[in-house]
Amino acid sequence: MKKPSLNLINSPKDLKKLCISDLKTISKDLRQFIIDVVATKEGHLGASLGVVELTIALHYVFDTPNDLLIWDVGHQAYGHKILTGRRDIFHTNRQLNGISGFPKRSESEYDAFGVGHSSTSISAALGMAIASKLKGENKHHIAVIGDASIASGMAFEGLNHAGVTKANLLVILNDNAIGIDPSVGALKQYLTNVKKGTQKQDNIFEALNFNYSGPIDGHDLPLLISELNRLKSVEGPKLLHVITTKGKGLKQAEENQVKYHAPGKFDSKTGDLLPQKTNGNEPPKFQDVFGRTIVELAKKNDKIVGITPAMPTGSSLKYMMDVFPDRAFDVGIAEQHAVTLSAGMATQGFMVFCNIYSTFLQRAYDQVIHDVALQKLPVIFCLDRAGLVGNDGATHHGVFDLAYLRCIPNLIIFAPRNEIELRNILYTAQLGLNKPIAIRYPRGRGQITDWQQPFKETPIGKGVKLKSGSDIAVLSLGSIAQNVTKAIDKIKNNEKVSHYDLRFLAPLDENLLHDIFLKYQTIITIEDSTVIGGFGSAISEFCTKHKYKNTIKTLGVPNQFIEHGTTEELHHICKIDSKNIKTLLDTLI
Ligand SMILES: Cc1ncc(C[n+]2csc(CCOP(=O)(O)OP(=O)(O)O)c2C)c(N)n1
Ligand SMILES: CC(=O)[C@@H](O)[C@H](O)COP(=O)(O)O
Ligand SMILES: [Mg+2]
Repeated sequence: MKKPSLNLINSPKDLKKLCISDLKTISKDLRQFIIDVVATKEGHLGASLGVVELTIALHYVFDTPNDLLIWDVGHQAYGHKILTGRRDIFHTNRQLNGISGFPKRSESEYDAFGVGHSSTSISAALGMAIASKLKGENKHHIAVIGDASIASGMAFEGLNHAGVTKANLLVILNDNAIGIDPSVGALKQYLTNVKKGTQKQDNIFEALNFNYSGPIDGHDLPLLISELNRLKSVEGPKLLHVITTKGKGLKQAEENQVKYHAPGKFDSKTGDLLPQKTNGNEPPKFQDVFGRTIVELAKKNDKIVGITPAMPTGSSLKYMMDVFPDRAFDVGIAEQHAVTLSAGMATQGFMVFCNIYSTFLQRAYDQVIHDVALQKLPVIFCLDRAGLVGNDGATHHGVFDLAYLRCIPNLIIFAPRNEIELRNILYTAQLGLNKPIAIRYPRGRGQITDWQQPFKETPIGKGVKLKSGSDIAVLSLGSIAQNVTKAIDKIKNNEKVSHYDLRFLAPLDENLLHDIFLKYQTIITIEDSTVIGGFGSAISEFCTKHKYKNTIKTLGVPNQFIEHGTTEELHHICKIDSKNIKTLLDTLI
């Protein structure tokens, strides 16, 4: 008999040949394999380490891919990828042209549903279960969902529907008591009480007609296997509650679960984070400018409150939560609620800074329109991670916001070019605008180190000229201006090129635009968002409306989903990097 080894597992069929003690060896190997790759290639760590045993048990007991297995969010599915034929390419995870960091239908038949945004798994698995019934197919449908993701409205909607069906649906609640940041809310308290055995009220899942079992130790492989086998013959919707430790098997990841959610590079032996390459004088992240400025403003203005749906660390609202715990709220993965909660507070005279990643605001589109803009409530939306975010890929790029927000009446849309502009617009917004504003800024560092300048009010709807030239006008919006500046600096005849930062997509600076359209025959627009419907479209519409005949070239994210890679690589692919901009300008001069 060959020694069991992860190297021999090319599909779940190979797992099924092993006995349970061999599976324990595989779980050790799998954990180490994930640690070794993520230590150098980066990505999400803690969540996958926590579900190693669960992943093995699921593929051991169920007949995947015939049985349909859905991972909620999917950041915990590295073990699943490795066991389902992607071990040898796992080192390409999240890299350009490599495999995706999330399950993806086009990548593998084992990835039953594409994920990335949370709390979709129950609805998708229920949909599949109902479809199987209609087709007369006998298969299992399994949704694995975390304790933070199950608290989202969409997950509740799925549970609520499933509970009145006879669907063959198994929901596995992977309860590690944390999301990216510690889980929040009454459901978290309920789950804690269930674990401690102090829960007095009825079981919430049983009340929703689910067959509930657990909580069980999610690191006990034999127990998981026997429980999953038992559940195979239980009819209708069922929920298995498993308790796991996020980061299991790597001491630092267990002890510092927030940091090790996605830790960057680390030493795979010791678990220690590798020091960042730094010259000690880097410009700050836009996120830190947001976090530190809002604290500074909140000290003077007691009407300021902050809201984040489950991203306090990522957005840096954490700074305000630490200083003003009563005025800064993490509401959990609840984007829709976050927006309408903000609207409610705004009706009562509060200055609400609602910080949501651009991609996740897609969840709350109706709330932005119906609850905020229609009532002209002056909520201040801070749209973090706008533009191409890099290695998280297509599910996470914040490239649709300009298009989906521009058509909403009453909404001011601003994109700061740098940290000082972000700081000043935050200041301006809390002085009191009579309408809502969306402020979009990218992931990561800006360019200005001495950003803590005295506040200056930003005139609403005013663009600026950054460079004068004679023939061509380049119009950019927000931080992508950097790429334009770099390109212009490298051009020989750069006296022919002007550069304007419009700053506001709404209201557009029409006076400035008239000047530009009258002065330059050729106009180039550039944005780090989809060219359809966004900034370039707005400028083209202005041109048509005023019957100008200028030549307009719109640069931006093309009308296709952009996959993962570094932000620089993706800018290059979309031809909005400085090199491509320079090449274009060279051909036009
Ligand atoms: C709609 C949406 N909002 C926010 C996020 C960001 N996000 C990714 S993972 C995560 C926490 C998930 O926690 P949990 O479900 O408990 O899974 P765990 O990481 O603990 O395994 C969050 C907030 C997301 N992916 N989708
Ligand atoms: C899985 C998920 O949605 C988050 O973990 C996301 O990857 C966070 O992105 P940032 O690293 O940009 O905060
Ligand atoms: Mg969790």
